[in-house]
Amino acid sequence: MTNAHARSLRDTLALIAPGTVLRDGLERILRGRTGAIIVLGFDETVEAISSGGFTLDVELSAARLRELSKMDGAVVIDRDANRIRLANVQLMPNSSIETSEAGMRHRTAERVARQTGYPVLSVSQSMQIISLYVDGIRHVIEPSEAILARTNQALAILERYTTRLARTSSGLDTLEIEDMVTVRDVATVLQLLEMVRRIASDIDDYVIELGTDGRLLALQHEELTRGLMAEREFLLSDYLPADLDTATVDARLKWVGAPALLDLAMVARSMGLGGPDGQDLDASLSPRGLRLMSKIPRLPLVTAREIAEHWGSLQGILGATVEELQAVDGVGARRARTVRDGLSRLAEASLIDRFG
Ligand SMILES: Nc1ncnc2c1ncn2[C@@H]1O[C@H](COP(=O)(O)OP(=O)(O)OP(=O)(O)O)[C@@H](O)[C@H]1O
Repeated sequence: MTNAHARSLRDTLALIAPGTVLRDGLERILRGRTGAIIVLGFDETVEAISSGGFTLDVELSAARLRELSKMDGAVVIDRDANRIRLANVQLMPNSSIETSEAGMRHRTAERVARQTGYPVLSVSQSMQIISLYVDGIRHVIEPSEAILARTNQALAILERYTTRLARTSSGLDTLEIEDMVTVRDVATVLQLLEMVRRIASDIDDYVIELGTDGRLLALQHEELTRGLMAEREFLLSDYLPADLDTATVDARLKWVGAPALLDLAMVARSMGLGGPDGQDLDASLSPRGLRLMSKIPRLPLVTAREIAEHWGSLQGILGATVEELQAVDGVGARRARTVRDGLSRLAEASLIDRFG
């Protein structure tokens, strides 16, 4: 059963992440070697399945949560985790609701979560484990050290991929300038961008779960992935066939599993390149020019877009004079020079890269 006020797993993890009052309370319960069952939401449904205990309306604090959990039964707090509403209550959820758990505490927690739609936490006294029941699943709240280790591992992989991506992307710059791009080159960059996006999304989840314990990792993560979404947008804007938009490519890639993502033809096909099955990886392509112009310092994106749209091909832009560039709406003498010099510098840099 769902409830309009229910929270997603992600939101709930943020609510109980290290650094929050609720997490502090849970840690105290664990340290005190008692158990607990805590409902994160209070409404008529919760009231109707609660029996005994007492009604409260006090601010949530870690110490209070710990004290109230010493008593038998469950504690109910409001959905924003600000106030404690019931304590010492026996929960009587519908016993026909399926539960895969053993032990009354966990069976009850799972059923209450399903029946009310609110997340329910249980702290097992015998196993010293915090479980969260939300969205129809059980999520074990791990100690920060375990999540930190996993995040560090993921960051190391992310770093390897971003380094490879930077190399491959600058290789594509050279090929673009020399007009030698093939489907394979473009698909390789998109493949790496997609891998990076997936690892980054895992790390996002870990960072939420880590709360204040993950601050430094969040900064490192931000630094590694900065600008990558823009890079992806420019790549797609340069190479997608006219009848395909970015959202369609995103939706297609979402369904590509990790092993299939290693297949370049699959990536090419998602972009509508390389023929109907994406197999023609050696077919030539010509970029529209936005991707390369986005690497010119101090060139506003709107101007780069105007120019790319006007010429429709990077080769056309590379061959344009300052005067011709000025003919584009919104491009004055200064901007035209910026583009000209910027492109010359990029061309020079890629030649040095190749022959220097
Ligand atoms: N329906 C319920 N409503 C509120 N609290 C409950 C309910 N069922 C169990 N509990 C709480 O859980 C405590 C432990 O119950 P029980 O030993 O049956 O569960 P358990 O799942 O084996 O627990 P644990 O894993 O903590 O050892 C009870 O003393 C009570 O405080």
